[in-house]
Amino acid sequence: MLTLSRVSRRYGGTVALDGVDFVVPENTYMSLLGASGSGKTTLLRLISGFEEPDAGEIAIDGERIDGKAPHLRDIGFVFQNFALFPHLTVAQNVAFGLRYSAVSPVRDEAEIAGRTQDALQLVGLDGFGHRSVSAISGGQRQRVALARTLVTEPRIVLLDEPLGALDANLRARMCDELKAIRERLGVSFLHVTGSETEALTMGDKVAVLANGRIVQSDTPDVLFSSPRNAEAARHLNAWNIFDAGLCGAASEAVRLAVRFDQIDVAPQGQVPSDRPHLSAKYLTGEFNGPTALAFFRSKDGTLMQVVDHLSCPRLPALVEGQSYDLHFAFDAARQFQEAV
Ligand SMILES: Nc1ncnc2c1ncn2[C@@H]1O[C@H](COP(=O)(O)OP(=O)(O)OP(=O)(O)O)[C@@H](O)[C@H]1O
Repeated sequence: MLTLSRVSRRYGGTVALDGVDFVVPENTYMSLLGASGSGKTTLLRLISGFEEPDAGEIAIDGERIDGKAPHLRDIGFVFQNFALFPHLTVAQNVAFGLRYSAVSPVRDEAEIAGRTQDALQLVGLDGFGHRSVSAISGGQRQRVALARTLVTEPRIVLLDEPLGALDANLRARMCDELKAIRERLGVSFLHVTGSETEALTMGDKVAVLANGRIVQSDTPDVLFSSPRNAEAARHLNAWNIFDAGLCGAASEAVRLAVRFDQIDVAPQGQVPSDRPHLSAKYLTGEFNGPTALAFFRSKDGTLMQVVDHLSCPRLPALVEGQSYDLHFAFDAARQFQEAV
């Protein structure tokens, strides 16, 4: 189990991490979701030892690792661009970590060959060992990078936007592969991403990092259906967040959040009396295959989104520039006290 307690890091006047408390349990696929600049890379660099925190503690299984040199931490790192050695073969890239380990270099050629073979088999690259890494596909390079990390049997593997360099189809396939490989190994993966879909698909748990703080860490279904605050909700790209005052609610200080799929649209003045509603102008629609998104602008300028599923359509015919009443069930709304 990896534990970060009150970890902070600043660069000059910029606070990159601000008292982060964070746990990656054993045998878990943990996603870390954060926007650009939220501190994701800094967090990985502190865990792996490329940088040290200004304050706080980092421990694995209760043993402090902050202050230790990176190669003594037993942590694997898969970089976004894979960072392979282009002049070496697939097998040589994977074997590199074993041969040149600072702690326990492996000299026995038979052992190196055996462990390299096992690692390549694990990531589905059996038979590719002799190939040059410049003569394989992006997805295969990704797997070589993973095999090179896994062959050293790290206690935890950090993956920095590991799917970012792959095209969309390959990304979906590698999502499944990464999960399966981790399950076979039983080590924890900490997968950093800016994509909410990727974070929710991959993670047994998902932590949301915003402005250098973990704002929520939960299972994907709990996070998605019950974000604890507006910041977490905003990262899921599925919630409209707006002032309660827009639908005539008493307290203007409260923000409401209602999911894109839980808002209905009616011509003005035709909302059932028990449903809160707000007036908004229809801007445009976006067709995405099985779903369609409708965009509205409320009176105070907030952009509102409503999703319609083609198999069960519920939106009326909409005219651009016309105002409608957006309404929802009272218990579909989450209430947040904080200002946004
Ligand atoms: N070496 C540095 N010197 C100064 N500021 C830095 C340095 N590294 C990071 N920062 C700042 O710290 C904050 C967090 O940066 P970090 O790279 O951790 O974010 P990130 O979430 O990984 O972003 P991205 O997804 O864009 O890579 C940012 O405001 C960034 O500008």
